[in-house]
Amino acid sequence: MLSFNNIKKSYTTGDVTVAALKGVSANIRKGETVALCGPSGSGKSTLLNICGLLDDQYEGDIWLNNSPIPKNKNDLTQIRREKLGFIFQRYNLIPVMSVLENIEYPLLMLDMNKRQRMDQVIEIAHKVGLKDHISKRPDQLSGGQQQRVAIARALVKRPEIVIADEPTANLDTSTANMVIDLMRDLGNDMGSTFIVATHDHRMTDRCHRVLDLADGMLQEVQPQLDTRKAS
Ligand SMILES: Nc1ncnc2c1ncn2[C@@H]1O[C@H](COP(=O)(O)OP(=O)(O)OP(=O)(O)O)[C@@H](O)[C@H]1O
Repeated sequence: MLSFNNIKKSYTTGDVTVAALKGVSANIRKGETVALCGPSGSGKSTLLNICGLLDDQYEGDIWLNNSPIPKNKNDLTQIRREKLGFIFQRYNLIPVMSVLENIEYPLLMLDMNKRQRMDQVIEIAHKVGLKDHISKRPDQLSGGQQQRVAIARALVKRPEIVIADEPTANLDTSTANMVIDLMRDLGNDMGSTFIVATHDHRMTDRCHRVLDLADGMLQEVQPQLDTRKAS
């Protein structure tokens, strides 16, 4: 579904060049939840930005549903709007908008009328357990509720791929577990593929696959849960 092949990316500052990705490849199947792990500076954000079509300055190719992803900004923006959703560590909700308006926001860029937008907003608000909170502002919600709004906002357009950057880093354990289960259930339900940069074992334990980045190179490791089951 999403394949990336021999991706390389360097950053140059003055005379110093850092090779952030040194040729990474993977095939990610539809509906998989994939954790992207690795120590600080190993290249997670760099790879997430490339997979999220936020960066077109790299070597190698990306394929989505067997079609090559073009490397020009207009095409990338279009594909991103239609097919990708994003979840961030700090939720990134718009403080002056209600829950309903925050969730609706990505749909405003698509060709949909108000009625169609509201149908999808209400459906996803219901699925994430927020239908009684849709008129509230983000600052009237707990951290876990705010992350659920962010998940609803990422999923409302039924994206093929959801890119998440440390989505549980600010949450306590029980809220984090709830958020992880919600992401996984919604992913299964809607067939969305999740690529999640995380240091959080609560998250990697629940993912289908774990890809580990070290010094710009990628290797697949067994999820902790499978290892425990096997032992
Ligand atoms: N804009 C930039 N300019 C120069 N170097 C950069 C830039 N962005 C990242 N780097 C370097 O590229 C390497 C990979 O960085 P990246 O942010 O992708 O790592 P990361 O695994 O996401 O780290 P963290 O977990 O700390 O966010 C690091 O050595 C970093 O210093």
